[in-house]
Amino acid sequence: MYGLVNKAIQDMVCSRFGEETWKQIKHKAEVDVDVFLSMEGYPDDITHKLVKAASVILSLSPKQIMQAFGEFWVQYTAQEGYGEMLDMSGDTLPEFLENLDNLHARVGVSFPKLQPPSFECTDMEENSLSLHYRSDREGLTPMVIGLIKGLGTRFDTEVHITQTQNRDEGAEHDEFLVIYKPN
Ligand SMILES: O=C(O)CCCCN(CCc1ccccc1OCc1ccc(-c2ccc(Oc3ccccc3)cc2)cc1)Cc1ccc(C(=O)O)cc1
Repeated sequence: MYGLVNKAIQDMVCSRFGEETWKQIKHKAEVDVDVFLSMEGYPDDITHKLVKAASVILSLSPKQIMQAFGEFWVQYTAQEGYGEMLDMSGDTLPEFLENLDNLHARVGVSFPKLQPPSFECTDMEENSLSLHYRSDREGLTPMVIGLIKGLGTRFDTEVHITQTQNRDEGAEHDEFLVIYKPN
């Protein structure tokens, strides 16, 4: 994962719980990276260890941490210089989700170490769609649920997410029924 992801985790923890808590989490995770460089590639394991340690220190489940991080990521990337890129990717939640693979392709042109997941929308109705999430990475499904919630906030749209297929239960990929209602 690019360092931007670990930097975002650090920012979320520091802004909500303070520097001291972040230091405890890094210590517990045995991650002795002083400063995460946004454009540096880091082993995914560092991200997983930070989430696991944050879960212990904050007494929240890893699922809760990852969901909160998914929500945080949308606003974080918008304020960390990717706002225009997000704006170009759609004016509504369904439009953005349909353009997500293009967004990743654009980022990947400049940053070849990117290993983006793939998102596909099917069964698009007035207020609902099925979102298919495919990734080489394991265990980030709760983050995707948080990302969709974060998009609901970004587009001032009420969103309800139900997971309809689960890779951990043998499905080929995760699938979600996303019901949305612009406010
Ligand atoms: O891998 C998985 O199975 C799940 C990962 C979900 C994380 N993605 C979230 C995608 C997303 C979903 C909903 C709404 C917004 C989303 O992201 C928008 C986005 C996507 C990528 C970036 C990005 C930009 C630069 C990056 O790397 C840098 C950073 C600074 C300088 C140089 C390169 C890395 C990611 C920024 C915003 C973004 C992403 C972040 C990092 C990577 C990667 O390092 O491979 C791949 C994808």
